[in-house]
Amino acid sequence: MKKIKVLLVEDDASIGVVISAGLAAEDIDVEICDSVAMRDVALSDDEYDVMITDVILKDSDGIDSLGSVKERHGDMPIIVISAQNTLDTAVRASEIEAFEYFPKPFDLNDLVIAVKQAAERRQYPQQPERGLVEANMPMVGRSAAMQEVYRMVARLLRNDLSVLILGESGTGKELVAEAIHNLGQRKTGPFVAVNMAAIPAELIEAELFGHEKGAFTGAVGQSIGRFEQAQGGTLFLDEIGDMPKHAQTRLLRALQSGVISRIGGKASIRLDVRIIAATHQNLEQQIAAGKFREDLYYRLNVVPINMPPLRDRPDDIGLLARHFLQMAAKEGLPERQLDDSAVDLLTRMPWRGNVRELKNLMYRVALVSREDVISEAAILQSGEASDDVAFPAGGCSFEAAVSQFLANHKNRGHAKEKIYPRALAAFEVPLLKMVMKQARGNQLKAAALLGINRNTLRKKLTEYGIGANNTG
Ligand SMILES: Nc1ncnc2c1ncn2[C@@H]1O[C@H](COP(=O)(O)OP(=O)(O)OP(=O)(O)O)[C@@H](O)[C@H]1O
Repeated sequence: MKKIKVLLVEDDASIGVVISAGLAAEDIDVEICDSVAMRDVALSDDEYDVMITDVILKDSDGIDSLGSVKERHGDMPIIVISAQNTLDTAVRASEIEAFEYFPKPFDLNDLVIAVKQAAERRQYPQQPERGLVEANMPMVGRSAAMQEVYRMVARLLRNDLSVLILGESGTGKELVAEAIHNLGQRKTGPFVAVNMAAIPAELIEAELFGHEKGAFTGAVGQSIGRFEQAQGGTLFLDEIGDMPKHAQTRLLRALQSGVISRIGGKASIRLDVRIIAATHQNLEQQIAAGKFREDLYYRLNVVPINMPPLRDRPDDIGLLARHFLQMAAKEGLPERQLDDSAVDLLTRMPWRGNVRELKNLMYRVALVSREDVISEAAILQSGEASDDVAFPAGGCSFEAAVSQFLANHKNRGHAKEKIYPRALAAFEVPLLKMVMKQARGNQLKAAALLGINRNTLRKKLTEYGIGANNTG
């Protein structure tokens, strides 16, 4: 078989060396260029099976400058690698129909696999679909976990696959659904969101599928359901885990057949709707408990996206906090800055309500702060810093945690006699979580590690709402 030939456009010499060594080890030929100008010379001299390109190059932008390359070498697969790890870069990569997009740092093995697949695709090309998207990026965050989310979003823009977005409340599930719609090929159609938890069980079917006049008591006129409203666009089924079983059956039938009829109606209505569902619940547990249909789960879960909790991506917290202060200022609240002590405190908080909680806090602080530059003290005074002591993934000393706890309480003016029991509880929670994690969720082992009996441990876990899944 002919050797694969790769053109690598990368101006960071050390990365260039690592990638070419990795490819050479797989018997792949690599030519390295460190600028757009050199790339164009190489392409006019020779043919390549695959091109790997960085985005920010010393003379130009590796994506913006691709116009003539696409014209002349339209069938050469392009793999984009970038340290600009935003949704914007992922989407730009998708706009030029990049074969793959890898935010740095990435796993070299993944790149090698992608190069081989890309070379194969070149041999057996498929018709590419065109779909220009506007760069209008609503999502903030550069953590590795969010980059994975952006990559998934970018992959979903030129198809209509069903998506299931999983994650705790307030992690941005709806925002991701909107991004998939607004940046994707259905963006000129409607985006219709329905929250299953907000509609009484007996009304859900009528809400989704509509009804004819007189279909049931109270159906005084005809009503167009959400499915029909979403024709040509996207239907976002939020809190799908709360959908009652009877409605699940009807939903499954609709998804399987691609047609619906209004309640009490005879006509079949063909659907042209992309389905995105979301839930904070563990659907596998719901299935085991007989509350969720397994066949519906598989129908919805074609592509899962896992939204990381905010506490697992502390590096995003400062970025998001500043983003929300800017948003608040645009909406007429006073302009505020954050100092380092504030970012430090925010990074240590547990964020059970995730990004939504952070957003609310920043709006409130922007409103009530007496200073333009918000410090740790201003946040504590806003009364929102949690009782909990957070030991973030990066670690924080016991002393720092104790002073954070005491500072919280001083500023909140709690009666002195209440502080000690609160402190015990506040430190017991991270202790229990840590030990449970060490014991890999095994209560017997955790109890043995702590030298208490299992019932005592179990009582405490229940009291603090600590389960197998939130020991992080
Ligand atoms: N990465 C992000 N960048 C900017 N804003 C964000 C981000 N993630 C979430 N938000 C904002 O946080 C709030 C909560 O997000 P969203 O409603 O999408 O969460 P959710 O996971 O759907 O919550 P729920 O499960 O409670 O419905 C929204 O105002 C959203 O705009």
